[in-house]
Amino acid sequence: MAASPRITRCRTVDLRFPTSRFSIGSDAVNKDPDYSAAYCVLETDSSVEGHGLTFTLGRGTELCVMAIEFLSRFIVGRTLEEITTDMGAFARELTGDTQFRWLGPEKGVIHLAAAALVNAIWDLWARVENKPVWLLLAEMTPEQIVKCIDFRYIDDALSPEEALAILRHNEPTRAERIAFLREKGLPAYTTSVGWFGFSDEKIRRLCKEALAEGWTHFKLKVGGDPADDLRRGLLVREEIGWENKLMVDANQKWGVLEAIDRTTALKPLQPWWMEEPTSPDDILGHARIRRETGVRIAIGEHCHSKVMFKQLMQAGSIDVCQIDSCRVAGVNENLAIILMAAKFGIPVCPHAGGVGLCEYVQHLAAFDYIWASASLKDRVVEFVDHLHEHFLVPTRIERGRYMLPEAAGYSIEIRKESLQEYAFPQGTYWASASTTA
Ligand SMILES: C[C@H](O)[C@@H](O)CC(=O)C(=O)O
Repeated sequence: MAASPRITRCRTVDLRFPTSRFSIGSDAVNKDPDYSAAYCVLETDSSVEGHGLTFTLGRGTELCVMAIEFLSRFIVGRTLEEITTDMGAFARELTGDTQFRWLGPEKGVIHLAAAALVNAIWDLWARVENKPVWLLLAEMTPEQIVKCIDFRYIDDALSPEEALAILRHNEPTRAERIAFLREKGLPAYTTSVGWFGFSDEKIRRLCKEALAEGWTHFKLKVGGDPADDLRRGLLVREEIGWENKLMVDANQKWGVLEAIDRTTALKPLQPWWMEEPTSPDDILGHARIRRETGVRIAIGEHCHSKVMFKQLMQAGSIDVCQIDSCRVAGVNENLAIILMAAKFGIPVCPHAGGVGLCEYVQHLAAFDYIWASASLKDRVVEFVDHLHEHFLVPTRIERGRYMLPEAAGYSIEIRKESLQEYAFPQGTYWASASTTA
C-alpha cells in the first residue's frame, strides 16, 4: 500500500471576483460587494494536493488568509493517515487550542480558517481514495462517521450513542439511496431570480427562464421598503404561481419586533420560509418570531458553530437548518449538525450563496439523505448561478436538481487561470484594474 502523503506546505490565495452588482437586505453588503474567498492548497510529498476555501464577501479576506497560514502549522509536516486516523481529535485540536480559543472560541476568522483547512484535508483524503467526498462518507461505517465528530459541547442534545443509532438504522437501506442520488440527483432551489437591484422586468424574465429550466422553489430577497417587498413578492407569485414554493430572505435586517411585523406583513405571499429575519445570534428572538408569526423560520448561513445550531433546535427557534460548508469548521462539524437536525426532525436545506459553496455543499446534502434523515421531503439545496466557471468540477444542475459529481475530491479546486487572474492584489485582473483606476 502506498505510503500516506505527508503535507509539506500550505499555499494560500486571497481571491476576489468582481461580481455583477447585486445587493442583499443587510446594509453591510449593500455596497457593491465582490464575491471573495480565502483559498488554500495543501501540497504533499506525492502528486496529490488538497484544496479548501472559506467564503467571504469582499472585505477582510486577507484576515482569513492570515488565519489559514497561522493554523496550517497544525497540519504541515503530518501525514494524511496521522490526521484521518482520528478526524474527531484533529477537529478538536484545530478548533480547541487553549490559546486560539481566545480568538473565538469556534467563531470568527479563526473558525473560518479552520473550515478551509478541514475541508482541504477532506479533499486530499477523497483524492487519495479516488472518490468524491460524498461517496467517501457514504462508504464509511457508522463507527467511522461518529469518530469524525467532537461531541464535547453537543452531547446534551446528541450523544455518540444516539448518532450511532441513527446511522445504524439507515445503514441497511443506504445503497438504494446512493443509487437514487446517482440517477435523480438532489432537489434544489434558485436564489438567482430575486436579488435586490433587479428591475421588475429582470425578475419576471428570470422567473420565466427558471420555470422553463424546471425550477419549482424560488427565493426572493426582502428587507427593503415594506410595500415594495410585498409588491415584488406578488410579482414573483404572478410569474411562478401558487403551487410553486416561494421563500423570502431578509439577511438579518430587522430587530425582533420589526421582524415580527415584517414577517407577518409578508404572509400574503405564503412564504415557505422566512430566512434570517434577525441577528443570527438571537436564538430566543427567532423562537419568538416563529411563535408569533407562524411562519417557518430558516437560519444557518451565519451560525458559527454546532453549539449555536444545538440551541436553535432545543429552543424551538428553527424550522429549516441551513448548514454552510465553511461557516462552521468544515465537514466534521457539519456532520454533527446534520445528525442533530435528523434527531430533531428538522430538514436540512443548505446555504450555498457564494464562491464554491454550491460545489461544496452538495456533498453534505448527499450525506444527510444517505445517512442522517434518509429523506428528501421538504429538503432543497440552494443554488446561485455565480462563478462556477472558475472550478475544475463545477456543479451540474439538471431540471432544478444537483447531479452529484463522481470526480475525486471535494469539488473545490479552482482553475489555475482563475487564480492567476483574480488573486488579490497581484492577479492580472486587479493589476489592470488598479492601472486603469
Ligand atoms: C451574499 C451571498 O451571496 C449569499 O450568502 C446571500 C444569501 O444570504 C443566501 O441565502 O444565498
